[in-house]
Amino acid sequence: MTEAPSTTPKVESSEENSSEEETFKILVTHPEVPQEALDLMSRGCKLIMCESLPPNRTEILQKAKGVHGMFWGSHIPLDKEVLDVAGPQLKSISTMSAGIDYVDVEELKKRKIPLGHTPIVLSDAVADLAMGLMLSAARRFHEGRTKIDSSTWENYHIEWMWGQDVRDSTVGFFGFGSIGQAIAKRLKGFDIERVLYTTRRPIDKKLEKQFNAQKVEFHELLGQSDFLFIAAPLTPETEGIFNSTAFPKMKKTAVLINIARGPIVNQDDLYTALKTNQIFSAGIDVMNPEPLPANDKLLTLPNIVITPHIGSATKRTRTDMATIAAHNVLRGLVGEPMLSPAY
Ligand SMILES: O=C(O)[C@H](O)CO
Repeated sequence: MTEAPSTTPKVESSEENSSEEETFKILVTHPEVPQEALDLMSRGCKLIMCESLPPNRTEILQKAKGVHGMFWGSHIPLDKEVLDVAGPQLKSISTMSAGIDYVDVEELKKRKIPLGHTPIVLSDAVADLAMGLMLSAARRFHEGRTKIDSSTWENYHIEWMWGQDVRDSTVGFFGFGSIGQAIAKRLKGFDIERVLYTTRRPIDKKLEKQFNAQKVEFHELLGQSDFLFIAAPLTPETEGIFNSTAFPKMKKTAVLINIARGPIVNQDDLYTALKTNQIFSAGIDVMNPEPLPANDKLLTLPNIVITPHIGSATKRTRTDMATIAAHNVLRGLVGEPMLSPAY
């Protein structure tokens, strides 16, 4: 999976009779890229490191001029302005993320610049987090903690803090790619009843069989899911699709989990749905905006569990993502197919 390009990256010198071989310059837009990836790229290439934390667009624009490759290590928009500043010699870019909603893909395609990204390798880590969010939202972990903090632990009531059972439930997936399937794999141990899903692209019949999964229409997914995972990319079609029209179609006992992108959910409508018990609870790792301000009204609700976009945040996963992104950039520089091309 992580083979280096077959050719050592070298720029063809533009000056006639130049005795010195120029090396490719790669802009690394994040100062904390794991060393393994930096070591790979610095063999034969010159790295132009950005130093700001959080990563900063101004610094990126200052350093982008004349680079041949970009290791895009943050979710800062990668757009026409960046490409114009870099110049026409730019020939290879990779993000260190699965989602590429912050990249102007059409502009890159127009300029014939290959783009790499890092899906698959993070699916297990994100699926682990999704399971945590599912269980903690279903069994009210956050609310339970606030009961302890406020000395309102009242378990002498038989009906106190009742949650939702996972066993025998119908689990829905809005998006059933690598992350959705990794979640479904984990759910096999939970004795669920069935899996429903919607996707843009049809999935292999063998996979459907493996997960006992059935493709349905969006309204059926909403109406029948006890647990509904959002695991789809953010696109113009998915933006805001979980809104005041969708929530009333869900079960009042439903638990919604979002590990994809915040703007797929209309957050004001989610607030209302939770506040008025249109759905039981939610567990979200992604929101809009990020970082979520500490005074956001979502944080006042007892029935939502929120984590700060940490789906892929383990040492092993982030290191693997960085390594794959580095290989993508290096391969793009020498005109070889990337390990995980975005198109
Ligand atoms: O898209 C992704 O890979 C995650 O959101 C982490 O960046």
